[in-house]
Amino acid sequence: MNTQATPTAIADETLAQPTAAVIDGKAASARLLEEVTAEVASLAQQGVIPGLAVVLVGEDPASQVYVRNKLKRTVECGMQSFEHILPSETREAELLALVARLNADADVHGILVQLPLPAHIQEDAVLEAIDPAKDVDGFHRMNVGALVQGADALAPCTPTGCMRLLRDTFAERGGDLSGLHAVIIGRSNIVGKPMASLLLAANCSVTQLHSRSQNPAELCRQADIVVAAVGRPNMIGADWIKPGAVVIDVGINRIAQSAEQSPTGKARTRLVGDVNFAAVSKIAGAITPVPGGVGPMTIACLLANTLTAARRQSA
Ligand SMILES: Nc1nc(=O)c2c([nH]1)NC[C@@H]1CN(c3ccc(C(=O)N[C@@H](CCC(=O)O)C(=O)O)cc3)C=[N+]21
Repeated sequence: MNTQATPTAIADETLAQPTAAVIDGKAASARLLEEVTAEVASLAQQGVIPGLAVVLVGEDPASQVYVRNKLKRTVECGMQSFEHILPSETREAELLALVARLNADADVHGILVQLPLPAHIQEDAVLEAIDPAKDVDGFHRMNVGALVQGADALAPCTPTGCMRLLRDTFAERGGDLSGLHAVIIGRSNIVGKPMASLLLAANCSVTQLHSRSQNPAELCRQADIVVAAVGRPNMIGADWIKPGAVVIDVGINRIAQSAEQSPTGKARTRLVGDVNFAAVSKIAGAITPVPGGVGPMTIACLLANTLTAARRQSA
């Protein structure tokens, strides 16, 4: 902002504008996918085509959209994709039998079972049945333990994507994450907890906030880095953010959109994050948008994990 030549002349205008840099997750994911594509091509010359199996149980429309996007990107990268869409009444035993077949299939290097599963299926039984070497989600206990210990493991895709965005953002400013205070809002197994392990490995001081935390906004205001992963639309307001902090918004919330707001003029839904973007972008140093932030990075990291798994299995 101090690069502005005539600050006095534009003061009123800049007050109304977002001051934060908007972190472009689409561009970052395109760069990562380009790297993955090149490496898939070189692995293919050795006769190995990385294969990703995606298993979806039930007909949840949002899940179907993610699965379709994953398949599209998988093929674009030159990988093989194996799609298994099972009815919502599928028995746990049938799903476990499918996982066992995928574990034994040498053409399948990565297995993703889309969560959440229907209530009658025990999620951990399924996750623990996946061969840890093929667990590209990083949800198996073996990989969770390795991550906590700082060992080389397949790490969950969304937190890995957040780390890439953070590293790029600080690298652009000529720095790194070491010694910075990171506040994570949320303690889920798929985002909050692995995020803490990754930030710690990057030498951050890590604070984890959750639904029982006292004075969360006050604690969050001490953060250089904020990672919001709660699943509550627009929960994080400007009063949670220290000026200049880097804000990563993991939330993907579908909320009703009135007909007037909709580009098509029809009442529909729109995606918003856990962070109130309009308010926070006036105070943060950098912020990810929703959509176009963390989401695309998740898919790119899934394919990067699949490449890693394929390399290890064919070494
Ligand atoms: N075993 C498992 N692993 C997962 O990684 C997993 C899962 N289950 N269950 C569901 C969630 C959700 N998820 C998303 C990935 C990409 C976008 C994404 O690319 N979103 C786009 C927009 C998509 C849209 O417009 O709907 C964006 O944020 O720009 C979103 C959501 C992975 N998940």
